[in-house]
Amino acid sequence: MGKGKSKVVCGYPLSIFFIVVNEFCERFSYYGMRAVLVLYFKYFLRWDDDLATSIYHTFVALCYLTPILGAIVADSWLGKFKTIIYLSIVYAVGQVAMAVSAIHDITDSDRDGTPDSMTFHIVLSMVGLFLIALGTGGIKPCVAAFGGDQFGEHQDRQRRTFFSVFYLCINGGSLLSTIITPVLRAQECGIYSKQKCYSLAFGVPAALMVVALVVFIIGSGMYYKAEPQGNIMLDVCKCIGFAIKNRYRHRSKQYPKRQHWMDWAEEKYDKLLIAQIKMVLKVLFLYIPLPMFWTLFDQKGSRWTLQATTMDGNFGALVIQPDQMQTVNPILILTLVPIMDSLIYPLIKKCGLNFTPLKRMTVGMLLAAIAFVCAALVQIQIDVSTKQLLHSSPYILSGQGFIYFKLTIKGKANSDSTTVHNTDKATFTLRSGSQSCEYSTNFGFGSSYTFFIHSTLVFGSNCQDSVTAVEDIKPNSVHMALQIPQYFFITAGEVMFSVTGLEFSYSQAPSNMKAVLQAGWLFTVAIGNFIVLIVAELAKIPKQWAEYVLFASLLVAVCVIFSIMAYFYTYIDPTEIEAQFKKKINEDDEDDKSKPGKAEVEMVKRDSIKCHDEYDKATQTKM
Ligand SMILES: C[C@H](N)C(=O)N[C@@H](CCCCN)C(=O)O
Repeated sequence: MGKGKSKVVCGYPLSIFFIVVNEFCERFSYYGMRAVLVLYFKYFLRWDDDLATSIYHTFVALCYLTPILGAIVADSWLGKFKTIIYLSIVYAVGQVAMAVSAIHDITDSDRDGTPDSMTFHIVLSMVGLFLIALGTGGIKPCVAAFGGDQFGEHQDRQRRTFFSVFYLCINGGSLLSTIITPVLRAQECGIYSKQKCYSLAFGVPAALMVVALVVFIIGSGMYYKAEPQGNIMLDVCKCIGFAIKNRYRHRSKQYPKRQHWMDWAEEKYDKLLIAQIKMVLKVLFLYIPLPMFWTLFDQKGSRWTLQATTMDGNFGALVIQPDQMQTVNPILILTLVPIMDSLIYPLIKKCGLNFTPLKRMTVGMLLAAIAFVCAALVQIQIDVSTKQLLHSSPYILSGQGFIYFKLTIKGKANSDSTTVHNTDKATFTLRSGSQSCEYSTNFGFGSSYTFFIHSTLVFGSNCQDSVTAVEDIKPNSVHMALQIPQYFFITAGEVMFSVTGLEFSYSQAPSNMKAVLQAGWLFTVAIGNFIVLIVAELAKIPKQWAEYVLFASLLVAVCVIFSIMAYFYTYIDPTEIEAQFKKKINEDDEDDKSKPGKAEVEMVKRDSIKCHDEYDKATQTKM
């Protein structure tokens, strides 16, 4: 039985349907906006590549810092339900601000197609991004934990399936949006002049966020809404602070040691709270090496997309744009999660292997490192092909008798002006007054040509003979399909690391600190993104393949540390521990009534030992 007033369908509370649909729409909104963000910075706000990349990663990092705020608000004040509603409104306003900021006509008073007051667009989009980061980050720990809350204590299996379906919805939303928004962006729209339609590419995600909010509200009568349990974060900080202070005050050898340094808070704080903090600290300690995984993972949207711009995206009937390669990730997730859940994990279990969550996460890290080795190999291929092309640089035409123009062929993602959007034959019309003639030639991705038009050109005659195309840069010769192995490994790593980690965080958290641990988990993503900024700024490695190898090596080193830490981790059942503590407290109350006075002191000591024993008993399973 679920916990809310919701009907139960096939063993699942109906309320979770609204939660997963909400997540689908919200992730559509988030990833759809994010897919075109770098290009918006570059082509609309006219920032250079470095600034665009830095602001992009800062935004992503901010999105994963704000979950702490959301968790505090939810756990100590509003509860998860209200926090999700209020912050979703903030989020939707942010998305609308982004869409408005991308309407060039607003400040295009001279109607030449470019905004006249860039400050207006920059300020509005930064405000929009800030609100989005606040909204998406704020609700992130609440939605997953709120979903988990809908299940009863004996619904572990259903809860696990819920987290898998939840992850599928994240990726379903991400998949659709990363296909759709680049297409919307490539449309032309405007009142005075037609420009790339970033406003539509941001507008549709804004609409989806409103849908997410409405769906969540519709389910409101069915949810189990746990009451906020006070400012738990503050209590935790005070309790830890007191334990440290008290330990320091009693540092002399005359005071007997205690089992755990948190036990120095016993003079002032509830034993249950201390036990809960111990559980949280154990998991948080384990989180320390995790940011490195995200450092690699989140470079799909930056480094790998930039790598794709130097590759050939011609898949025959389909021409893939560099930013669209990111869709490989959600496609693989949607395929791999069911395969892992229904085939691989049960098979491993049948073989008698205990593939615990922490072992899965370790393997996930290794797979991500392999992905970066693949990326390095692809990069070497690209570098070799570029070198060869430079050496085979074509002849140069010079002298009188020519007029010339230059044309660069790039993927759609890079192109806003003089660009041909396909890799096939393109036709130009040369005009002089009412006379014209046509010239056609073949192009390839990434190539650059200078066209020399002979001054002897006679309109009406064959234009083809009067134009000479000189290839300055040959087309990209390394195919984008070569990125698929790196996407495969990073995604397989994600399934093992991220899907497992999400559930691990929930299962190991005490009942009143679930959102706190979710926020801690997401905080590792923020740190991971800051590491990208730091390494990119500080290391300044001239060879891209070497940077990929550096990241892969760092992750392997971190992975070794994590596996050692994981080996010493003991799994707990927070519900069982909490129940034992509560039972004991009740028994104490009963006993206290009958045995007043001196006996109390003895009893507290005994109870303390007994509680520790119970805690130890409940934490037996190792990695
Ligand atoms: C779309 C991606 N495969 C995914 O599942 N993302 C998750 C986890 C993201 C963690 C760091 N970027 C999501 O919740 O969006």
